[in-house]
Amino acid sequence: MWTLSGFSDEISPDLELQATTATGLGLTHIEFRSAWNTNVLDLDAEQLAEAKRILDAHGLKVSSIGSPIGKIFIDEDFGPHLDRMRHAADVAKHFGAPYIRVFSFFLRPGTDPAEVRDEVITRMRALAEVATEADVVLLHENEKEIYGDIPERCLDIVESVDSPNLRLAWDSANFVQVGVRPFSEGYAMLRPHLAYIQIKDAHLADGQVVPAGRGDGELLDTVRALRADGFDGFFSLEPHLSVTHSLGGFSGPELFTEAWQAFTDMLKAEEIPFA
Ligand SMILES: O=C(O)c1ccc(O)c(O)c1
Repeated sequence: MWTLSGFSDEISPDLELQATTATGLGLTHIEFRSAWNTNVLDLDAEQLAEAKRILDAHGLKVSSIGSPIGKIFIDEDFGPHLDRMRHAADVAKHFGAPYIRVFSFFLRPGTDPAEVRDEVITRMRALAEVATEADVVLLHENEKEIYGDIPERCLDIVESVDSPNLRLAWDSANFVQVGVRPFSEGYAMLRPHLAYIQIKDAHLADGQVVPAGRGDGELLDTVRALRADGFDGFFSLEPHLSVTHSLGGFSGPELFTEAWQAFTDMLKAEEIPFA
């Protein structure tokens, strides 16, 4: 059974409204990125307890911590970031989340990815070791302006680190925004390592983010192939329909609902059951 989740902070900064909107759409899980305009890794102990209380009251589980780990420049100090990774593992435990979404470090403009490749792999391996100790699984999300932006570099990371605690999240829109046709150019290569799918689409011509199926993200081909080869995991709505920035996006309840509608219409047309 495919399970829907979503970046509910795109609904509202108010966690109570995030939860009521998510459950109103039938979601059983959210991907926790922020609440009360505070990143999930910056919530204090009291806020974390309150967040857990709200989610429990609505019967919502956390599919993944939508962390910003790996969204620092590759030449920035790694020590404090590794401590933040340890905190992320504690936060995942707190919410009972099986996954933590991470990135593979911003490159300074003009940097040849090959120059920083070894440092990226060293750091990703260190992050994966923290995950192994904490018994959580990291999901590397492909993203613009980081090392792992195109399928070949995502594959390099996951194969080089070679840990069961580092797998891949797939973001079609982010691939489109770096000029990649996700299904045609990335699916076969990355499928063995895919554990989690972000639902976001975009136009190749200008990178504009659009609801699932309306852009060049080849979502329909991807969905059909995932069903055909037995994928069984989370699909996380990340609409980015109103505002988008380097650490997230915003949609509001109506546009979040529109994104949910577009994707669930696709699943229904394909007769794919989901929860
Ligand atoms: O959660 C984030 O940090 C984030 C920001 C921008 C994106 O395009 C994205 O996919 C994720």
